Amino acid sequence: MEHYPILIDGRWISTEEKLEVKEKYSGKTIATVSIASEVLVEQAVAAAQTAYRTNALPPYRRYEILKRTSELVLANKQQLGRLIAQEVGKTLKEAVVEVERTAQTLEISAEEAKRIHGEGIPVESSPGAENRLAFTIRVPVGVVCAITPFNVPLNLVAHKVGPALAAGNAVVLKPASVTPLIAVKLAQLFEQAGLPPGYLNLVIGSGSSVGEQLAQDERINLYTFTGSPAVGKQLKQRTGLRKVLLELGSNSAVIVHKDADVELAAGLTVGKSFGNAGQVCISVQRIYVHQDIKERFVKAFVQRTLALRTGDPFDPATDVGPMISEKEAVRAEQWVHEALEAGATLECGGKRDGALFQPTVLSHVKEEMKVTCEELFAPVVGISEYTELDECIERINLSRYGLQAGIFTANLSTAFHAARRIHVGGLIVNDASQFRADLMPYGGVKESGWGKEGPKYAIEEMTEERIVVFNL
Ligand SMILES: NC(=O)C1=CN([C@@H]2O[C@H](COP(=O)(O)OP(=O)(O)OC[C@H]3O[C@@H](n4cnc5c(N)ncnc54)[C@H](OP(=O)(O)O)[C@@H]3O)[C@@H](O)[C@H]2O)C=CC1
Ligand SMILES: O=C(O)[C@H](O)COP(=O)(O)O
Repeated sequence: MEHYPILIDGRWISTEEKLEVKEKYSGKTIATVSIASEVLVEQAVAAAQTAYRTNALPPYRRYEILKRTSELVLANKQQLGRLIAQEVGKTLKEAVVEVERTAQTLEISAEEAKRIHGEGIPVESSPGAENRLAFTIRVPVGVVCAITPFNVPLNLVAHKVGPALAAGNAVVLKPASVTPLIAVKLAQLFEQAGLPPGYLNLVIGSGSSVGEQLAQDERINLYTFTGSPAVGKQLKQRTGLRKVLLELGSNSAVIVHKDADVELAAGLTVGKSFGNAGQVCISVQRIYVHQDIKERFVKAFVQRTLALRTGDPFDPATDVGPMISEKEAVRAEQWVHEALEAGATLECGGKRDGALFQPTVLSHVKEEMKVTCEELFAPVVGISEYTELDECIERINLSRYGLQAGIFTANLSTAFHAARRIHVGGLIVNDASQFRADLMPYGGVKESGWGKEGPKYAIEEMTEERIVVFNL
């Protein structure tokens, strides 16, 4: 069985303590991976600090390395896609798209490495400062710690490591314990692309040991975290005054207004409700349909949902693979049962077989049900109706979360009204909440987090602005 080592200061290290990684569909162990001891985690941070302090890479070199890594990712598309499909359980089709998007994220990061700049500041216009000249420069923060989740284990790593390196930082990466293999592969490609030792260090181990140790290491200047709100909050508490970027959960909403194209709305929303078995932070969870079109919409939505096939991620006919674990599928099933007991209607789905959970549509859901107010992270959607748009927006804004939302409407003023009123990081008009182009600013408000991703915006977060004033 293949063994995956960890990477510290350019050395690939195999440790005594190992973690078994399972294929999520079959449950078979597919590889083992080395767990980093406390001493090795300490060395990883030291290596990043030394690399950053002693061996500054010029922007053009960062561009070359990131661009080359992007090319290598594409050249290995099928192999990387297969590994993602195995360790996450998402379909091979979805996994290959993730690899293609990773190449994009790295390429955009490469380009942005050449565009980091400050601005001239007209201090001479202040009385008494007539003979001064000033400008700002952006400098790397230093050591960046990236902690990533299981659901998008390659592209979300690229969204952290790409901008961090582009900005001139050194990185310590800790991927999710259930999906660590693809991160090892990416680190190998960075090495192949010429990244010098110490710039990317990869440590694997549980959040409660390796994650906690990293959170308390004062040599780390910035944390970039994607994961659950509970862990995000804990990380923020542990890290004091140091900078923390948080991409957390959500229960994304979509409005289908009375003037919407119902078929278009149903078609696009189904695709974005059940992808990766609903385990996407901007996956559609709540659909608010205007009462005038509710019946038509539910019919069209359910019809399309029933056409989806659940099963083996490697079967080209499969649309929805297993969830990350049976435990998570059981949780989703319980939440669905609770909703049904509290008065929701099961339109389709609701059945579970191990970690496989059938795409499920509920109607007549209420705001206080877990399937509505908590983050579901499962292939389950709840539909409710509204009469007045403002009342619907108020209901959406009741959520603790605010990552992205969608609205289907034929009216520009309605779309603008929603864009101003819905409290989220992004509003998608005439598409569902789950739209992300890798270059756009991406991130939430409220308990969905703090700070933006998208290479240009992440680089701003991962650099410090410094003013330089000349007395001429
Ligand atoms: N806003 C966004 O862009 C996205 C948000 N998410 C959110 O991520 C969640 C699902 O991912 P999941 O992996 O289950 O999330 P978790 O929060 O459980 O884990 C995320 C990462 O944090 C680590 N971790 C766990 N505990 C600690 C700790 N005490 N200190 C430091 N690190 C720790 C985990 O390690 P280990 O695996 O070892 O436990 C893992 O690497 C959902 O809530 C989802 O919405 C997902 C994708 C995108
Ligand atoms: O954070 C996530 O879950 C994803 O980045 C957002 O969704 P997508 O990458 O699948 O578009």
